[in-house]
Amino acid sequence: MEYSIDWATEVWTSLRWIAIASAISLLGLLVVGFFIARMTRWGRQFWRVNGEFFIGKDTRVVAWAFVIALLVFSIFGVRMSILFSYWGNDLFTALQNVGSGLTGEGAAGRQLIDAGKSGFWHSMWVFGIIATIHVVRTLVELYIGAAFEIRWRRWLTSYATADWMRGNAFYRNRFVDLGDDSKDSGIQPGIDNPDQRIESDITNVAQSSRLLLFSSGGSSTNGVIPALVTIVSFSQILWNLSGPMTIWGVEIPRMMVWLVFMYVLIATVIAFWIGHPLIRLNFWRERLTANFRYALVRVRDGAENVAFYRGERVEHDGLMTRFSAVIANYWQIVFRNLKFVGWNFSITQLSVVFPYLVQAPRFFEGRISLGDMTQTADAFGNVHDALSFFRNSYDDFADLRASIIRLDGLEDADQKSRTLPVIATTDRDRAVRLTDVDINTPNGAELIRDLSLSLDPGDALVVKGRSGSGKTTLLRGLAGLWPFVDGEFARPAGDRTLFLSQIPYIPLGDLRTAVAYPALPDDVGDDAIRAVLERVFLPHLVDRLAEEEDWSKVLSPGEQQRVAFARVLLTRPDVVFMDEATSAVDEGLEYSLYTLIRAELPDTILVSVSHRSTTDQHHTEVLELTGGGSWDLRPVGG
Ligand SMILES: Nc1ncnc2c1ncn2[C@@H]1O[C@H](COP(=O)(O)OP(=O)(O)OP(=O)(O)O)[C@@H](O)[C@H]1O
Repeated sequence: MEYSIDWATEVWTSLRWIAIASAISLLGLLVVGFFIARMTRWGRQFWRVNGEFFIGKDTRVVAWAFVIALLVFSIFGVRMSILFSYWGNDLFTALQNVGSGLTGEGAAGRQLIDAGKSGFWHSMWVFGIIATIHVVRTLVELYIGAAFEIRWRRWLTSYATADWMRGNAFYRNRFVDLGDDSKDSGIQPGIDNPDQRIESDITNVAQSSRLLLFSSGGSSTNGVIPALVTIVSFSQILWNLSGPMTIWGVEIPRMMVWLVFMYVLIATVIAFWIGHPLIRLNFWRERLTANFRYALVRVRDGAENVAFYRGERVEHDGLMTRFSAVIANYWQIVFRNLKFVGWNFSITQLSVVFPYLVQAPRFFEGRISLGDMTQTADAFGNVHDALSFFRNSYDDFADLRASIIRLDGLEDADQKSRTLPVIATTDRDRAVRLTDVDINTPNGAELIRDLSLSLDPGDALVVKGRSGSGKTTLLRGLAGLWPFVDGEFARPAGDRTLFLSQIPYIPLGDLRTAVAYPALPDDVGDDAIRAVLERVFLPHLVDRLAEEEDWSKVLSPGEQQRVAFARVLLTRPDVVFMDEATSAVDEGLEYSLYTLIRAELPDTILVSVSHRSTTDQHHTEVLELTGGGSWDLRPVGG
């Protein structure tokens, strides 16, 4: 029996084919990718978020090695489908031979049966070999794909987190005006849910990009590259198998090829038209679910307060309002999907019988064999599936697109927040100088105007003023957080200047991490931590350093404020700014803590914000904010 291809030399033919197709595809990927990254909005956004992974010095070799490996394996997958299609042709031709032989006469009939039988067993052997290769190829591809995705995700998470942290962007991006994107987020005026962008959107970008570009193991038509290669190679097979067709008296050659392209093109245009709103709906799904989750976390964080207030009803209503928005959006997605899937599914169903309908007349006339007929259907199916990949995956593209928009939005907000004004800060040895410092509210109201002062080692300044006069905001401005500032600020560099906020921040983890913050516990050492806990009147905690608790919930506010003093003693800064650092302890303890600080760190410049007159005695000067931008600086007791 004559086989459809020469199986004996197929290894070399296939290897050459894979090499050539891979080279062409890589070139195509680079050229098309370059233009998409330059010309389209989503391409530019994608490149802005991910570009560094593919061109950065540390990652590019590994990244491109993975891309090339996945590309080669995707094309290898397409080659396997081609081999399966020829194998199918041989199998059915062999069976047809046996069938004809059984109905035939004499020696010719027996010859046909023998040829058919040997063809059948040959097909079984061929199948055994190519199926084994197919399984191994699929597993290796799965592994490479997962490894690539993990690396990409790890890199992107680290990159986006570092970008978010740089220049206090995670704080200052709340002041960035993002136009429409930030409206209605329901949480804060700046960027919404950065946590979710960093966690789930990054996962989605790494995963979907890989799955949409390359095959993912199994079917070879589920990625852009294998889809395109499949279209080209199976169109060629279809080309050879298809005959002319006469429509309205005009004979059109190779009609099957034109038919499949036309069929899918029309179906795709309509599918895109139906599916387009999914991009926006997916974008909103991410935002609304994140809002809902954030509201749940808020209740968890504020559990004690909510319980004291008996605020369950308000919380429940608030949660349900957010949840209703999630569900409303979900229904919109469901209805859109019903139309989208309904259309795609109908088109796919129709495509099952389409090639048989077209080829049947030629088969009935005996111009093609049963093998040719089934291979036509197979090739049509492959071209159809590959072409339809774009139409069927439109919702995945929409999902990816939404995640890219959200990640790009985060990067945009981070960058913009770094361009916001910050007080002109210079490094200076062991002294503090403020020159013409202005502090305003976001609405433009003046809190402090033209503040100039100078502090030398050992000086201590207490900042006073009525509530809302701008005491905390002054510290925010000096720490480089508040963007509505002007003036100059000179102070000792880096962590020689320490800012302590009103409510001490307690990180997750064990107690030693909480006390050593912002230093690492290993840099400080347990002995030093124990000693300092004794000195700030927390002796009952010295044996609990290794305990993992939510320490911000376990320690009382007064204990947390003592932890803040412990940090000052550990860090031994040249300057420390403290915002109502003793508001939660009694006056006796306040006296002891300040006395301790002055005794242990006599040269440290101390700036305290305080409402209490009892703190005055530990300071040398008073800065009183008197409202409307004016202020008064005088010695203590003056
Ligand atoms: N993010 C913000 N957006 C708008 N206004 C703000 C913002 N943060 C603070 N303000 C306003 O700036 C003013 C100064 O606030 P600030 O917290 O500095 O006051 P304070 O003197 O420290 O008050 P208190 O003694 O009550 O702690 C207040 O009127 C406050 O409402």
